[in-house]
Amino acid sequence: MKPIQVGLLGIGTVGSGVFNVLRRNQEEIQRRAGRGIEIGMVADLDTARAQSVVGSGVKVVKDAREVIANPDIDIVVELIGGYGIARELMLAAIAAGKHVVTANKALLAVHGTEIFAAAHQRGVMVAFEAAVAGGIPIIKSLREGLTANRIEWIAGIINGTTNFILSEMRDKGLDFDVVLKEAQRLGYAEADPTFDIEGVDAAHKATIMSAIAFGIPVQFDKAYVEGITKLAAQDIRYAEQLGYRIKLLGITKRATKGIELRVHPSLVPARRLIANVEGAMNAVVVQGDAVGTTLHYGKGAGSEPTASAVIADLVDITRLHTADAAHRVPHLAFQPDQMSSEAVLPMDEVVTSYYLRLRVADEAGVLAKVTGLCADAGVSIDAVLQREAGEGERQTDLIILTHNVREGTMNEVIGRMQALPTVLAPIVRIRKEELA
Ligand SMILES: NC(=O)C1=CN([C@@H]2O[C@H](COP(=O)(O)OP(=O)(O)OC[C@H]3O[C@@H](n4cnc5c(N)ncnc54)[C@H](O)[C@@H]3O)[C@@H](O)[C@H]2O)C=CC1
Ligand SMILES: N[C@@H](CC=O)C(=O)O
Ligand code: NA
Repeated sequence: MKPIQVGLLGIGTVGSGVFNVLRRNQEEIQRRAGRGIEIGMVADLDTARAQSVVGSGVKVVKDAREVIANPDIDIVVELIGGYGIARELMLAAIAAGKHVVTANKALLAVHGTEIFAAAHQRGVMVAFEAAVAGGIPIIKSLREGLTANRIEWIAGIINGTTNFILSEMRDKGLDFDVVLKEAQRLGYAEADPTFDIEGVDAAHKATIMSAIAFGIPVQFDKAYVEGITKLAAQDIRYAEQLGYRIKLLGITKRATKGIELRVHPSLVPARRLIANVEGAMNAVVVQGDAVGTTLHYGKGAGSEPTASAVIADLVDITRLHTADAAHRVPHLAFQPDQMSSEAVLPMDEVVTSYYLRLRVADEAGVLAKVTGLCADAGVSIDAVLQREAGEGERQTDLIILTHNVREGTMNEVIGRMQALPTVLAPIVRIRKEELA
């Protein structure tokens, strides 16, 4: 049988990985897919660079629409990125009856509802394993391997760039900007790295996982997003002293009144496996009612790890190419007419625990006032750490770990603490997840 024909839109970091891995493992992939998979045409704005990657045997064009219009192309792989031209091209490919594979989490988290509906209507597949946690097969695990479960929560380190920055800062004492540049050099960072460091990329991925786990539409606009740019090195140190690590987590959870969807730095007990995930590695913890806790670990970014996921999707589509659309695995795991309207919770309603760092005057009664405000509001304290003031120093740090409390209540208490004359600087607040 003639190899299935793939058209590649964008051959940068991930695209070149796809080309190289497909070529290197061609024979083995064909044995698994039951049919050859061939890149028949490539589009990239930089045609000279693209041609140098693929050699003279593959046609390279500048205009991606030429690939979509080619009747010989069965599957279009979108590896350009962004919400703009990528959306137009993906919708055009779907309209042309092509299956689509993408690594573009930004596009799916924001425009997924439109894209999946178009694909459903046209009877084609949109596959996106590479969009969440790169090479880790988390989409397949959630949608297929864990399908028996009522998913309770998912928490993950799902941005390699920020985890790499936090690890290098802690272990090597390097500056934020230096490590970010290195992450860019290694091909981990997004075209606009503020997406990484401000938590947006992780929120895109958490949004996609929340849809698959809970059968809700993708709703990036409802996600709470906080990155690592405001994290201070001293909080990383205090957290260590208290037996915790700080990680940027993407969390989605089934709560009593709705679905939590949030990304922010979190304290995680140092004894948990996920607290020890370092560098650009990703890890996703999934809690299902039947299976219990599962941990999915691997490379979440980079050329070939991401290509591994793109090619897995190509193999799936090749196998299913001729199957009846109604029997395919639904895009978001639940049948389109079975989606739930359960609401994503406003952040004030989220219940979690907190690390607070207060810069306080080193005088009698401060601790009592601060803990008194907690007690008045029913905020239960788990641990308190007060740094001994140095010789002649008139202020010090007071660290408080709380038990679970509503975020809205915590915010009110922080507001009251902040108003105390003995609290001398803005209070630092980091959420804390026990993950068990
Ligand atoms: N780099 C990584 O580790 C990962 C990236 N992703 C996602 O994969 C996608 C691609 O990322 P990278 O390969 O890192 O980006 P990249 O910037 O290395 O590659 C993008 C390529 O698209 C080309 N391009 C731009 N506009 C185009 C257009 N209109 N027509 C044709 N080609 C065009 C560029 O010339 C470039 O070669 C993004 O959606 C990204 O978020 C997902 C997981 C990991
Ligand atoms: N910029 C992303 C790339 C993979 O999705 C990351 O750092 O994780
Ligand atoms: Na993945």
